[in-house]
Amino acid sequence: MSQRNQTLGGPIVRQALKESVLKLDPRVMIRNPVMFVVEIGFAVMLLLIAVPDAFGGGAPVWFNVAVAVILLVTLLFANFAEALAEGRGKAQADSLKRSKRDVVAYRESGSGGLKEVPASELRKGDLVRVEAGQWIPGDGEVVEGLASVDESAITGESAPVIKEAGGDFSSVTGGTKVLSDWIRVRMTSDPGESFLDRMIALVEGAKRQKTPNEIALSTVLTSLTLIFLMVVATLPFLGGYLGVPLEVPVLIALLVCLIPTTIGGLLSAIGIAGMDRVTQFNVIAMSGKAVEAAGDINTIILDKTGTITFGNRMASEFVSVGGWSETAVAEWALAGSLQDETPEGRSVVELARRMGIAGDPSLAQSGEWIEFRAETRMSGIDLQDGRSVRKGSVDAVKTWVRQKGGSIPDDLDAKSDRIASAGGTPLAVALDERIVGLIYLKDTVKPGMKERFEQMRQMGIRTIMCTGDNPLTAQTIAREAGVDDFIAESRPEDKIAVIKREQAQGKLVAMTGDGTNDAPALAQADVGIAMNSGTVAAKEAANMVDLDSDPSKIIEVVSIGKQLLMTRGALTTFSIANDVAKYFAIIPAMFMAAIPQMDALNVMRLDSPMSAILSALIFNAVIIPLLIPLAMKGVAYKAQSSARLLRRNLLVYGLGGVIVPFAGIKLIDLAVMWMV
Ligand SMILES: Nc1ncnc2c1ncn2[C@@H]1O[C@H](COP(=O)(O)OP(=O)(O)OP(=O)(O)O)[C@@H](O)[C@H]1O
Ligand SMILES: [K+]
Ligand SMILES: [Mg+2]
Repeated sequence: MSQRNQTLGGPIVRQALKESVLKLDPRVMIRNPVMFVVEIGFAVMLLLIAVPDAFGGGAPVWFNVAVAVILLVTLLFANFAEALAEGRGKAQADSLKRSKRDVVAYRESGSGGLKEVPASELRKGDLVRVEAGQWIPGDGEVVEGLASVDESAITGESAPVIKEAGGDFSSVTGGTKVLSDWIRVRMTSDPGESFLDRMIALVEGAKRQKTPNEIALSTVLTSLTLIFLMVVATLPFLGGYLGVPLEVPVLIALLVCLIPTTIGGLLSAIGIAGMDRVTQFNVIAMSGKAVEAAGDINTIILDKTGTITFGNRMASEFVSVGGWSETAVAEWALAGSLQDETPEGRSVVELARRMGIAGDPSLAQSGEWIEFRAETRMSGIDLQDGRSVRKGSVDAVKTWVRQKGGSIPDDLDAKSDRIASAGGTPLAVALDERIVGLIYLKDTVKPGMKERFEQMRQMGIRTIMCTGDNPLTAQTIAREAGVDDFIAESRPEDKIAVIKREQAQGKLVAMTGDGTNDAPALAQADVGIAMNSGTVAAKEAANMVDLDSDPSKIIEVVSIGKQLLMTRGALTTFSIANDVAKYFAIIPAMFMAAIPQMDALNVMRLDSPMSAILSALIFNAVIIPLLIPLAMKGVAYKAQSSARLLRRNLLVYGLGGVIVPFAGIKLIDLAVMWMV
C-alpha cells in the first residue's frame, strides 16, 4: 500500500498566507456566517478608530486599536486554516496537471489503417492503437492485446501493471504510458471528462460542496451566533438600567468571544483535511459526503476473488470424472478456453500447454465462441460439427447437461467438494451431455485478512462476503478469512438485493468491487469503492476509487471517515465549552465597576477589566491556529465502539474545553498586565 507523503512545505504555507488575506473579501467571508460576524465587528472597530466618538464612546484609542488588530488576526487565522487545508490538494492538482499532455493518438480509420490525430480530437467510441513507449491518449477499455503500463503519474506506484482485454483488468487511464507490447483501446470518455480531469477537479476542491452534515452543523452555529447577537444587543439596556455604561468595543469583544469562532474558523479545514487524508491513502473520493458516509458504515460487502483472495485464480489441475482420462479433460477444457480472455481462461490454456497438449486450433476458429458471463457462470464453444463444449461453475454445468438429457457422473460431487473444501474453485467441463471432469482453480487468501476483519468487528462493522463461487468454496474462504457472513452463488442482482436488504434495516453499506458485474451494486451502496485496476463500469459507478487496488483499504477509509466525524464533534464541543470560560472572564470585567459583588464571579482574578477583555479575545484568536494541527490530522482514533468513543471525547474535549481557557486566559492576562 503506498501512501503519498506530501508534507506541508514552505510553498504551501506561503501560498496559504497569501490566501488568508484574499479570503478577507466579504463576498467570500459571508459563506461562513460566524466569521462574517467577526468581520463586521472588525469593520465597526475601524470606524471607531477613524471616528472615535461615532457611538459617543469613551474607550481609549489604544484599546480600540488592540481590539481591531485581534479581530483581524482572528479572521486571518481562520482563513489560514482553510487555505492550508486546501493547499495540499492544490499542489497535488498541479502535479497531476503536469501529467496531462496533448499526445498524439493513432486512431483506426474506416479503411483499416491508422491515422495520427491529437488526443484532444478523440471521442467516445474511437478505437486507437497504443504501442510500447507511447502515452495512452485517454480513458478507455482494452479490446485487444496485453501490455504492461506505467500508471505512476496517477497512482504514484512505480511498478508497472498489466492491462489486458477481457476480465477485470481491462481499463486504461489517459496520461499513463505503455511500457511493452501493444493494446487496442476503445475510448470511453470525451476530452475534458477523463478520470484525470475529474481527479484534478476533486483534489483541487474546485467543486467542493458542503456535505449534509456540514450544512447541519453550520446551521446550528449560525443560530447560536444569532442568539448571542441578540443577547449582546440587549446588554446596553441592562447596563443603562444598572448605570453601567457599556462601550461598543467591549460589546463586540464579548460577542466575538461568545460566538463559536473556534469551530467556525476550523470547520471547512476539517472537512477538506479529511478528504485530503483519504487522498494521501491513494483513494480518490468523489465527494466529501462519501467520506463521511464511510465513517458511519455498519456493513461492508466484499467480493471474494481479488478482494479477499489474491484473485489470480489459476488452473492448477485437471481432475477426471466418470471414467474419462485426464488428457481428455485437458483437451476439452483447452478447446473451451482457446478464446477465453479471462485470466481463468488463459490459465487453463497455459496449464494444458504445459502438459504438452497441443489441442486443435482449427476448433476455435470454426466454432461459435460463448463468452463467460457472471449471469450464466459458464463459457465455452459451439463447434461447427454441432457439438458443444462448456466449462463453468459445477452447478451451472450440471443444469446445462441435464437440459441436454445427460446424467451426472457419480464421482463428480465428491471430487468437486474436495476442491471446494480446500478453498479452490472447481469448474466442471462438459462435452454435450457428458461431464468429463473438473478444472481446479487455485486461489489463496491474502495474508493478514483475519486481523483486518477482526479490526472491523471492533469498529462494530459486519462483513459479508458475496461471491459468485459455490457455497463450499465460499464457506472455506469465509472461515479462513474470518468474515462474519457469506453469500455464495450470488449474481450481480443478488449483490444489490443484499445491499438493499441491509439498507432497509437502516444500515449504511459499503461495498468494494472491481468487475463490471459489481457496478450496479457499487452504485447502490452508500460507499462504493472501485479498484483502479477494475473495469471502467465499476469505476464510474463507485463514489471512491482506490488507486492501489487494495480492497482491504476500506478499513482506512472507514477510519478516516470516523475520524472526520469525531474531529468535527470534538472541536465543536471544545469550541462551545471554551466560550463558557470566556463568559466568566468578560462579564465580571464589564460590571465590576458598578456591582462590586461581581468580583465573586471573577474566578480568574484577572488584572483589570480591560486586560480581562483583551486576554479573552486574544485567547479566542490564538486557539484557532493552535488547533489547526488537530483539525488537519484528526483526533486520535482507535477501533472501538462509538458509544465509548463518544464518552471519551465528551470528557476530553468538553471538560478540557472548559478548563483550558481558564489557564490560557490567566496566562495571557499576566502577560498583558505586564505590558499595559
Ligand atoms: N472464465 C470462466 N469460464 C467459465 N466459468 C467461469 C469463468 N470464470 C469464473 N467462472 C465461474 O463463474 C463463477 C462466478 O465468477 P465471477 O468471477 O463472476 O465471481 P464473482 O461474482 O465476481 O465473485 P468473486 O469475485 O468473489 O468470485 C465462478 O465461481 C466460477 O465457477
Ligand atoms: K468564540
Ligand atoms: Mg469478481
